[in-house]
Amino acid sequence: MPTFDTIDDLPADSRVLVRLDLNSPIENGEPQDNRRFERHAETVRELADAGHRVALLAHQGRPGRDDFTSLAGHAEILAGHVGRDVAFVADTYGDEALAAVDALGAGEVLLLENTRMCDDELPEESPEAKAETEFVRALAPRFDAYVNDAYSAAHRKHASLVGFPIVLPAYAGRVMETEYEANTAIATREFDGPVTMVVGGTKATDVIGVMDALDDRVDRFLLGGVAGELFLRAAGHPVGHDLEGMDLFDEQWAANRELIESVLDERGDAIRLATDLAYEGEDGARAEVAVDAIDEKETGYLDVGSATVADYEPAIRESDAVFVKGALGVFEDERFADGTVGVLEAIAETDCFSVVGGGDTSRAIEMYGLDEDDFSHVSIAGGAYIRALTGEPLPAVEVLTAAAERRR
Ligand SMILES: Nc1ncnc2c1ncn2[C@@H]1O[C@H](COP(=O)(O)OP(=O)(O)OP(=O)(O)O)[C@@H](O)[C@H]1O
Ligand SMILES: O=C(O)[C@H](O)COP(=O)(O)O
Repeated sequence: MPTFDTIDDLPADSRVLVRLDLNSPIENGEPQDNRRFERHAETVRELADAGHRVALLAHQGRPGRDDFTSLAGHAEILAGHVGRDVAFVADTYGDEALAAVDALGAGEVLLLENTRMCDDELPEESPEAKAETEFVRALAPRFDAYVNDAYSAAHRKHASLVGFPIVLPAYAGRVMETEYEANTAIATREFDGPVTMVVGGTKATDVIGVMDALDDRVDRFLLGGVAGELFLRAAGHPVGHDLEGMDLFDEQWAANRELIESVLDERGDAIRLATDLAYEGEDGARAEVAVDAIDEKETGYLDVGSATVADYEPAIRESDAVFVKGALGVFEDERFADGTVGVLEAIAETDCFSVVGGGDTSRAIEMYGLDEDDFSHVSIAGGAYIRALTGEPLPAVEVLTAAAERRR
């Protein structure tokens, strides 16, 4: 269990600086509403309802990228979920920001500007070095406490994530608490029956690392997506054809070939590969082919086939725990959603402990009308989920733990 303190331990009437992760898809310059707003709103509402003065920090995109924008639109979306006004100031720690922070009344909420617009934020440095930045030195004295709710950014050593717990009493928000507990369950919980991991998506390098690291905790891996095709390739099938303009297979194959071959060699009995694959037929409709019948690498496959889904479903039904990382196909296109949705439906119908991770994959849940309550946990984290699964430490969690230990 985490050893950090939570907002249950926060002294009454605090001035709190709260780090959220509202990093979202941006369309036509506007942030798109998503699970992150809904989840963080619970922490913000709880703090405001308790009468604390609440200033929020968050980031969006990275300098130089199209999704690097102001947080003005984020404040509006968040306010809708919190059910209270969320004021916004286009400044992070300058005079305007400090004046707005000082003017906060009990139960009021203010969002400060994108942390990544400040030079002090991004360079990855030690928490002690970050605590010395002007960013932290300017804001910290205005607050009684710091709350980190940004589990999904906890793998970054940025000022707003690791600097404040060095100089302020620090607590975990509700999202931090629940994400931490569910995502580390694979390493920390004992399950009575088989533990299954569904592995797919496009980031094959990441998930193959997870498979390697979780070797002894997982009884069987069900593969699909790009990673699945790379394993099929290692098993001698000519699949993993990059469609024009895509570079998903050959590069990741070159980077991971040895690891894939050794994982397949050592854990082949635990790894289930697709027996059929789906592709776009000549008439534009979904078509399927048995993997054994593929003799040339010339078709881009976009989903696992129906025989594979029929093979994976019972494996899920008899599991005690199922962890999902990555989609089994291009589910955004209804023709290629069967693999991802079939597996999610099987998980939803059983009462196993289940965690669905990855921003893209979890989107399939609402797209196809599944009920989030049928899963134990739907994670809003990408990179941090991967690191939690591989047992890698998360710097922003470590500083919360250290801050709690200092107080004991
Ligand atoms: N065979 C395939 N070819 C191309 N894309 C695929 C294939 N199978 C799955 N995908 C894509 O994988 C994406 C999900 O993969 P990704 O690795 O990004 O996973 P995620 O864990 O959900 O996301 P993130 O880590 O970004 O939060 C989906 O958007 C889907 O379209
Ligand atoms: O959206 C995310 O996964 C986190 O906010 C981390 O964002 P980053 O990968 O740009 O640091």
